[in-house]
Amino acid sequence: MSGISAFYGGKSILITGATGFMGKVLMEKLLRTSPDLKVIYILVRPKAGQTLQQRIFQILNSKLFEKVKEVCPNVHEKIRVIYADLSQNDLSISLEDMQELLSCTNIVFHCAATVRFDDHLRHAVQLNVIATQQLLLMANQMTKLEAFIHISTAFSNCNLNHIDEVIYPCPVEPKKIIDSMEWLDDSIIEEITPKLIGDQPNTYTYTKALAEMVVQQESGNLNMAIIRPSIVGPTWQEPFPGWIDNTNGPTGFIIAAGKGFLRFIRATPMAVADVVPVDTVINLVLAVGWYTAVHRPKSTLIYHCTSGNMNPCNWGKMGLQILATFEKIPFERAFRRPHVEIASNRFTIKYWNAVSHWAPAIIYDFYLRLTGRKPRMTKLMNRILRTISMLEYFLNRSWEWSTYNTEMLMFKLSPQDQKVFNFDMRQLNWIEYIENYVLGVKIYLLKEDMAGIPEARQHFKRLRNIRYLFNTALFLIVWRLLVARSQMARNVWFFIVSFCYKFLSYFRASSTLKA
Ligand SMILES: CCCCCCCCCCCCCCCCCCCCCCCC(=O)SCCNC(=O)CCNC(=O)[C@H](O)C(C)(C)COP(=O)(O)OP(=O)(O)OC[C@H]1O[C@@H](n2cnc3c(N)ncnc32)[C@H](O)[C@@H]1OP(=O)(O)O
Ligand SMILES: NC(=O)C1=CN([C@@H]2O[C@H](COP(=O)(O)OP(=O)(O)OC[C@H]3O[C@@H](n4cnc5c(N)ncnc54)[C@H](OP(=O)(O)O)[C@@H]3O)[C@@H](O)[C@H]2O)C=CC1
Repeated sequence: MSGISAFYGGKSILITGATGFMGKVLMEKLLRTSPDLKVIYILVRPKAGQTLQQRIFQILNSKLFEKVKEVCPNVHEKIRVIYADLSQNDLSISLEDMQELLSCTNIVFHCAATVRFDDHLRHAVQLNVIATQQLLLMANQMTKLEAFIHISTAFSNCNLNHIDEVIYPCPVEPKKIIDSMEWLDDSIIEEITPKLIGDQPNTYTYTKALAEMVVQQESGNLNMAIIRPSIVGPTWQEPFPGWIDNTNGPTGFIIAAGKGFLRFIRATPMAVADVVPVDTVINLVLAVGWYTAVHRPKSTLIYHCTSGNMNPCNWGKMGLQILATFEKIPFERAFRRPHVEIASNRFTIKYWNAVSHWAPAIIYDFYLRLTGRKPRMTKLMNRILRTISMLEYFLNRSWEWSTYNTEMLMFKLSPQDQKVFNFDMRQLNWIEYIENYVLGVKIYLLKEDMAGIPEARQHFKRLRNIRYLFNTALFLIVWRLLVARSQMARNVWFFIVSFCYKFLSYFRASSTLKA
């Protein structure tokens, strides 16, 4: 058995954010590789009209957990769901549950966060900073705690170009920010947010940076580690390739491009696309949990989980590979045939926005209205363009993350652990990964069946014919208008017509002679 798997055996593990993208993969891998662990406590809130139990039942019965059930049939008994709302100051954990957590927990993995870029600063501070502070307070009272692993982001210092595995101080102390949130009202917070976040692009990266400072200041004697993944993509290998469950990062773009809504983006083709598969991140998380608990480093170590320095891919290459994959694996009921250009010039961007994004959306909505249906395309286009504007910052810059600690840890693992908990990004084949990414988006997010691919191809052909027809009609209309208004256009038109006539007459004459 692998050393890391054995380490988690018999342990009581607390996970926050277990219902999220990374949390699910973390639970799955833990249960599959250490089925003899004692219990996983998960802090969950009710959501979308579902009780806590219903939410967890749905997760454990999903395809992601199919393999787990083969090695751990009693998976439901291993999970202890605890009601908690991390947006409340006391986390809303009952006294009884709190007692159990404080006396039993061995390892904490803190994944919960708001990852929205446009969140109100108050909410982002509450969830990403204050909840982290509260959990640290709890952790300091946990009698059996061996390690506390905090999940941050590689972009918490994205105002810098080169980022080391250290905590960088924030201009304003987290305590001051937390205090000010108590007495400032929402509108004032909104007004001062740009000043507070300074050269950070959004409230998400800003509050994740504040949370790291909180970890540094309030970790006391805890065995702590921070993991900073870059852009987390679908699974590479485990439990199966291509699994994904949200539209964050590049995923929303892939949907919008594959369905033909997105026609161009403002991006730097050579900028590094620092994507890391979620299973790789989780392997590192579990290896760090083991290392922190067993080797007890003297200080809080930070681990970068990135791909750029070891096995770089750039947005240009990634974009082309995504487009090539759409030919093999088309999405169903596309609005237009997928085709995306990269633009950088301001004028070109304005022109393409009008011609390729807004015009088709307006025309289509007009058609929907004419046929008595509710228009929806301009609304969708608005949302897509808003999302693009929020994410463009990351498409036009490159960062360098040093990975000394991550590489050091790789060497500390036994050969077996290196296989079971592989986080070596050098082994990733980008072409294969991107193909599985698109396939995963189609199957797990869009819920499209592979059997529908021939029909999707037919639909692409129809779209191509519609485009030819539309372009020809447009050309003829413009030309007709020109001929009506300009002598020069008329001359050119007569020249072309007489040329064609002579050409045809010549062929008719020569074929009559031959006969
Ligand atoms: C020659 C070259 C050719 C080029 C070809 C190009 C091919 C195209 C692919 C190119 C890929 C390039 C993509 C690059 C993207 C770079 C991203 C970098 C991100 C770095 C992040 C740092 C990593 C982290 O630390 S944290 C995790 C990241 N967090 C996020 O990504 C969150 C970002 N999102 C948000 O903050 C919000 O979603 C926001 C503000 C952008 C939009 O909010 P809004 O309120 O408008 O929508 P939502 O409430 O979020 O969603 C409502 C609803 O719509 C669905 N949806 C959202 N976006 C899309 C979409 N683009 N397409 C389809 N559907 C979308 C969403 O799922 C919701 O659906 P529900 O059913 O209601 O749940
Ligand atoms: N995805 C990415 O690209 C990256 C993510 N990260 C970091 O990884 C971590 C996990 O991210 P990811 O899994 O993608 O994010 P998700 O948005 O998928 O998951 C967030 C989790 O936090 C929970 N949560 C949010 N608010 C509350 C609340 N008030 N009370 C209790 N739980 C709450 C969510 O619960 P619920 O299901 O109830 O909403 C969910 O389980 C985060 O810390 C993020 O910053 C870092 C780099 C990149």
